[in-house]
Amino acid sequence: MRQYLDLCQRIVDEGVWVTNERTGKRCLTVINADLDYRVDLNQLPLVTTRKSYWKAAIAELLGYLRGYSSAADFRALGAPTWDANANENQAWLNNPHRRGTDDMGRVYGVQGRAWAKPDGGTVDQLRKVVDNLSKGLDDRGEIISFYNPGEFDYGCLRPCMHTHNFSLLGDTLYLTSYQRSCDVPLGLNFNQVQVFTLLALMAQITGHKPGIAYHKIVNAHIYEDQLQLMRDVQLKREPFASPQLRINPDIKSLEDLETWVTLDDFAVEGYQCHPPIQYPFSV
Ligand SMILES: Nc1nc(=O)c2c([nH]1)NC[C@@H]1CN(c3ccc(C(=O)N[C@@H](CCC(=O)O)C(=O)O)cc3)CN21
Ligand SMILES: O=c1ccn([C@H]2C[C@H](O)[C@@H](COP(=O)(O)O)O2)c(=O)[nH]1
Repeated sequence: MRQYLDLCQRIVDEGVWVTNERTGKRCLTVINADLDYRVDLNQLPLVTTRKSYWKAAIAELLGYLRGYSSAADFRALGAPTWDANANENQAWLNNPHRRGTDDMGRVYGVQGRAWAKPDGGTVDQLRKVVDNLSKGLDDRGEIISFYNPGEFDYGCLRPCMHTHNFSLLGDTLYLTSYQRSCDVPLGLNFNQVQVFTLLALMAQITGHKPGIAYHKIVNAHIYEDQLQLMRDVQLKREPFASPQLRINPDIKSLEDLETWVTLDDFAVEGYQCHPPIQYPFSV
């Protein structure tokens, strides 16, 4: 939590105003932030200085792992977070590749599970990484990349967290995740939980101990309409201790994640937080 608040404070103190063409808003921006999460100690980096909707964050992650491309599927899992990008963004609504209501196109999990090959086939990047790690193998390329510039036109948004790189050292699994663009008040609140949970889940299904998750962010910003709430409300609050994440130990494979797992298989213990803050969302 300290790392999160330090980054927020750094943006407030040192951020530079940048006008963003896509949203038409100005963002207070810093470049480069390195966060790390102690998955080995089960210190869940959940924001405590406002109420955090961690279930929606895990639902989003599950949807990515399943390769979902419809905001309706995300909603059904418990994450309404893609509704706006799928249905309210004019550029995407005008895009001839959009296949009707709720379609997100070839984003995130679609690339992770079905990256298109020139011969018409697909690559399941996640399956390969799970299979290798389960055999105790790290070929120094255990990478899942969602970043496919050849298909940006086929999706509603370019991936923000775009690469997850796993590493095995002995029986301990590490994760380094890369994010190109980060809405610190809203997105990062979710992304921290997702990076943590991704390492915890992958360690569990491949039979390893989780180590540390490293989260590397390039452009970290606060939108102009979020600044006052961050500076004058959230940053005035004292954080509470980190809670712990409990994952159903019966989750043992990628198939389990793809078929029966729901949000009931996750619990957060010891979460003490300040009251909610509703930050504006930019489409
Ligand atoms: N501008 C922007 N920021 C983002 O963080 C973001 C996008 N766009 N587009 C794609 C996804 C969607 N994500 C989202 C979308 C909405 C919330 C959100 O509204 N969160 C609220 C309430 C969540 C709930 O009730 O479940 C929050 O207070 O955290 C968070 C992340 C993260 N991403
Ligand atoms: O997981 C996510 C997804 C999105 N975001 C934020 C970062 C930006 O504010 C927008 C995306 O806009 P771009 O113009 O494509 O950069 O969404 C996030 O923080 N986390």
